Amino acid sequence: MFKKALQDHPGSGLKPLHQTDLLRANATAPSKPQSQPQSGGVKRKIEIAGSSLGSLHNAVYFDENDFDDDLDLDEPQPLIAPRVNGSTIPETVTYPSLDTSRIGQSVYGNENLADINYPDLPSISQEAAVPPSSIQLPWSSSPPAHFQPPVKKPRTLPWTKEEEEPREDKKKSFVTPKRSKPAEPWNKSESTIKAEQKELRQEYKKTQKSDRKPKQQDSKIARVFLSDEQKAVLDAVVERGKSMFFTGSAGTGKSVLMREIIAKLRNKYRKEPDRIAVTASTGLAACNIGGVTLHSFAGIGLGKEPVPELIKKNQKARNRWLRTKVLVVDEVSMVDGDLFDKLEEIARRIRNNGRPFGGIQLVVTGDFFQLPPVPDGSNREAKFAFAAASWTTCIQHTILLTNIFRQRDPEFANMLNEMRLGKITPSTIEAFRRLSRPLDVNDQIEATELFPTRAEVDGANSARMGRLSGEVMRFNAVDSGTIQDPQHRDRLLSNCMAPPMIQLKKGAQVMLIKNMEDSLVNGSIGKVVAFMSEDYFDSYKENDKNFTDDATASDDERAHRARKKLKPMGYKEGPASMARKWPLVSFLQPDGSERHLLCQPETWKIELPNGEVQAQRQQVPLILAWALSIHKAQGQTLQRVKVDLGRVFEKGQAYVALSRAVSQEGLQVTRFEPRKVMVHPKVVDFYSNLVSITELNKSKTSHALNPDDFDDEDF
Ligand SMILES: Nc1ncnc2c1ncn2[C@@H]1O[C@H](COP(=O)(O)OP(=O)(O)OP(=O)(O)O)[C@@H](O)[C@H]1O
Ligand SMILES: [Mg+2]
Repeated sequence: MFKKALQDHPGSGLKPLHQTDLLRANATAPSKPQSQPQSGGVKRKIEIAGSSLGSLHNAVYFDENDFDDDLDLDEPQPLIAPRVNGSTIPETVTYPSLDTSRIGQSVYGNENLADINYPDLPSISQEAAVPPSSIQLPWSSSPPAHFQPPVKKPRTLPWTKEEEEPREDKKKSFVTPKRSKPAEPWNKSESTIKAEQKELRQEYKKTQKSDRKPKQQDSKIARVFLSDEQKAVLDAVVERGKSMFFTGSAGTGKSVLMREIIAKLRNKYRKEPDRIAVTASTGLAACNIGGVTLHSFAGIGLGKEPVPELIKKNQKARNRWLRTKVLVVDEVSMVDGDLFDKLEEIARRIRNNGRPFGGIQLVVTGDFFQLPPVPDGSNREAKFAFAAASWTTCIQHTILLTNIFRQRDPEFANMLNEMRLGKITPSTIEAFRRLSRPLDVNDQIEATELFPTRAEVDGANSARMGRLSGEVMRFNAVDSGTIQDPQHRDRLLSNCMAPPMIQLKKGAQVMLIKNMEDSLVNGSIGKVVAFMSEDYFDSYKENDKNFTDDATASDDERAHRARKKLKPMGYKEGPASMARKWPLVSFLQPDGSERHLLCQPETWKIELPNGEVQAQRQQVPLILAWALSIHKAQGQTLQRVKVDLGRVFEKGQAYVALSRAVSQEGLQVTRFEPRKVMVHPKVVDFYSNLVSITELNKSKTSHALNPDDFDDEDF
């Protein structure tokens, strides 16, 4: 099957999968965990470039509610379907073959019916002998549905259904609007005709509106084909129910793979959605995958107390622990090791099951070379999750993804990899130093500057806003949900990228924080070029192509030009021009071209599996983007980035910041100093104990990785 996957996927760089782990986890002995994974073979020698700037920890930028106490959250399950940037085509699903040739055939006129032995029946009158074909025969045991004509619509995959069906219906409702039996035209009263015209106008308007805005979420997002190593992990998790940790450099597609795994798991457990708990270490990371924080899921508040107290703390969470079959944890590098052990014990105790994590399947991802756990205020050194006593017993397989997608330039990818490991060669140092020059761009989009602290980000963005002339437009979020306590709701919603209020001006540089279309995704950077109502936008878009393309024209000139053009076409200044105005943003595309989008409010939801929306925020999907915190940038892919390494103080920060860039051309680095590239020695140790599948294969008989490599007997 793996070989077939190789054939099917020629473009995926047919590199061997680097499966590392191969630690033999004792699936039934949770009480004897190992503190370090065993080495399975060849070790990489990695030098450490470190420095003790840890005293600056307290200033590290995190959203204050990232580790919130969410005692009332009833269910672990969130939100939005996990279809965001770069979602992938689900693998083909083969349904059992079905002989459809006879479905819906009339019970009469079918020669094969002669072969059927009917039961003895009471005689039927001549009149009743030829009923309409849709009438159920009195002696038939078939339900009426069997006499309906065949359903011509092809079967759709469950995860595409939700998105596709409503659109179809919408179109249909325009083509054939629901109406009572048409009267003869000459028989209609004037008011009936007027009502019909109004209905048609409304239908038309509705259709126009639905075409106007790119359908949000992932239906239009370019599908990504998983690489072979990604597919192997997907298969092991979804089909074989393995507990896995998959890791790899920045840009190796961990998040893309995780989204696909979640989609597949949700489909697998579609009848019992609360069997999957989707969580992440921070609120921001959780929001990005449509989940909740690990703390919220576990119902443990800050999790400082001993386990028995934590169990008592939130009885509502008991049910969640009991129901969960799969626990997904994203951005695990920021999960504290002691917390991991506590959760493991809580799971075992509540579920009264002695297996690791009480028998829950773990699906964990992250890169320990990126941001570490947040210090808890005590002087205790951060403890990584892999250092948890129960880590090796809970994680059956560790997979190292090696195919880097974000940086296509191998030279740049290699520079970043050296930085990740803290082993930077003189030529790489030189190459990074050469990147101190300003970026050579011929449009108005500047590089987004990444800072470690929130104060620096706010300062830089407000300074740039202050330099712009023009009216400030303020956009307040509309929050709602079943949670009535405003503080609790705010706490939940603080995990959204969308702020409660954003002020914008024409010329402001912004980042899109929702996936809209394949080239307008979370992370796209653009400039606000105007503010206008939806109707106005439609009218000018249709009639004046140059309206937004002329970069030299002032906004007033553009608006004036558009009005002049629209007037003869019947456009009237009226209520429409009084309507709410939204930011029109010109976004930079990866190919260098521009695209305009009228950014109207989008919705972020915290939704329970039963469909109850606990908290919801509607806001324009934009944040200011001259500057961004490294924390918020984690996980993003950015075309133009500027980083001042003189400011970074935390291990992993420099690597996270620089690895957001897709190319050297789009990266400016100032004050590059090798000592600023800090790597935690324990992380180096952990990764050096991982053995690639290539090395493993060399030591065993040579064979390509196949799904059987994940069978239990290997461990
Ligand atoms: N199989 C794939 N084919 C093509 N592009 C891919 C594939 N997987 C991921 N990508 C692209 O590579 C980029 C990085 O992917 P992703 O964000 O998932 O990486 P990551 O490992 O999570 O990185 P980070 O550690 O920085 O969060 C994205 O632009 C994504 O669309
Ligand atoms: Mg990621």
